[in-house]
Amino acid sequence: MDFIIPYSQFSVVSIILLATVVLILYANRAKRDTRYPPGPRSLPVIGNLLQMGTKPYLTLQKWASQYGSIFSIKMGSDDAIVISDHKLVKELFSLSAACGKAQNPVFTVIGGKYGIVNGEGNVWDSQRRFTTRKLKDLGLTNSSIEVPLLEEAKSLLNWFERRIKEPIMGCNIFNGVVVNAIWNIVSGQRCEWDAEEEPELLKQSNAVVRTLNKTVMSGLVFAPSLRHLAPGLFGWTDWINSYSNFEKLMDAEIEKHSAKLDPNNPMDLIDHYLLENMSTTDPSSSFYKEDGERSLRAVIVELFIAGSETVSNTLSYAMLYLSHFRDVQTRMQQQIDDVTGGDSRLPSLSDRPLMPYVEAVILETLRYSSILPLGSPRRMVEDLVFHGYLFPKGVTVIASLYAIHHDPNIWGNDAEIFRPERFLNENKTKVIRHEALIPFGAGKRQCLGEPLARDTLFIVLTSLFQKFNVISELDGTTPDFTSATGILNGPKPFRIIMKRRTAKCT
Ligand code: HEM
Repeated sequence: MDFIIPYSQFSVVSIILLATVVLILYANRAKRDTRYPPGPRSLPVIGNLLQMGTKPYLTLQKWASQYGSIFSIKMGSDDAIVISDHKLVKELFSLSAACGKAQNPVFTVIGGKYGIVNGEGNVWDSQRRFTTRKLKDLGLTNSSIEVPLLEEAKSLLNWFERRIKEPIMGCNIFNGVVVNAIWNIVSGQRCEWDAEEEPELLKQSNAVVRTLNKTVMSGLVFAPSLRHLAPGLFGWTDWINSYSNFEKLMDAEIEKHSAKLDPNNPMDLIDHYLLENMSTTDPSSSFYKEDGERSLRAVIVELFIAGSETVSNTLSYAMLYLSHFRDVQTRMQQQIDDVTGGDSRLPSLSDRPLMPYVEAVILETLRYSSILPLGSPRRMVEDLVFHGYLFPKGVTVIASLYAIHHDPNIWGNDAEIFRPERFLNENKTKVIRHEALIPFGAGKRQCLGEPLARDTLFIVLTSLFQKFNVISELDGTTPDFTSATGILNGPKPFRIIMKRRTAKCT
């Protein structure tokens, strides 16, 4: 007799078989090394997804008080370890063993194995070194970035001038300025972000970040296998499409640069990169031939993804906080006036050491908003026993930056209050750098765009508050400071009214 299972029974059998495999895998988890960090119970396939809620960073903050500074979770069927102590994050992230990147399929779309954000080993090392060096040469860490930043600040002031006294949205107003700061370094150009029709560069880069955020809101990041089940529903399809469109835009720019490249006079990051690729003869190098082309494209796209909405959202948060905390705004304006002599000239980067209160406002904004609440997840590239816990090779490691930045044991009982003075010495003349403030991550993979981010925040905020008072449309009521969460925290929609300052500190 033939052994044939009827179709209806076949599906029952396959479900039972699948369930058995899942249960065996799940049971094996319980047999894990006793040094593996403790954590909440999870479900097969989806892990801790259902417990994460709409704000995973708050859930992880709560679990830290339950399980300690080092605990484990399940992201789908993958293991992850969460660290909620700044000293431990700094120590671990400076080790080569923790220098890998989490291979979450949602994130590895970015640059694949070619760029910096997801690159590992030699590729990551060589691409990061080259890009950091070139960004520095192109003015990231010296004052030549100031010229394009001031140009952007001026166009922003004109934009506000045209909208004086009318309520405007406080979110997304800085995207053009920030994208241009990066575009200038990458391609030596700027786009007309305030033109009637939104430039393609802005449209596409916004779409990339928006669709990436959607994959977090849908839970895809915490259970990536859902992309096979319903790619459209969980935002996977939109994310892949917008990423590929942005890549095409960058390819077109690279082609234009290749056509007019002057080897004796490289003007921008793309030019420098093309020259490096052309001069590379070592086939094992990430700059060699096709690998070089892929790396160039990956790095450029990454700079936009990593650098645009991070800075733009931080600026939006600053507007939200300062439009509400008017005393902070006035104190900041007083200092800007004192240093620049009212509005006789625009502020410059060299004013920064003379404006400790402004600097403290920026630091407090970075702490309070914690726009990357879970940093950028790492991956262990080898087994490590760290403070008594086993961090197995391959496990994802998450730095719970939000929990660190809001920990009352570190910041005191007013951790949930916006108070820039916490970053000033007693007579408020000097900025105190707090070792637990790590919005740019830590160790070997610490953010390479930090100098550009800090310069942009300083120039935009000082130029703006020198000229305008910013008032919350709902003056007198407490706005909603909680975040509309994605990969990046960003403020919920809010409206502000700009008023021209007519006299000092009014
Ligand atoms: C307020 C603004 C920003 C914040 C809060 C921020 C934060 C971060 C964080 C937390 C990381 C992960 C670091 C780690 O693994 O320890 C990171 C990585 C990175 N950031 Fe930023 N970032 C900002 C702006 C920028 C800008 C403006 C750029 C470039 C134009 C940039 C480019 C990068 C790159 C390429 C990486 C990957 C570094 C690597 O893996 O080696 N970021 N950033």
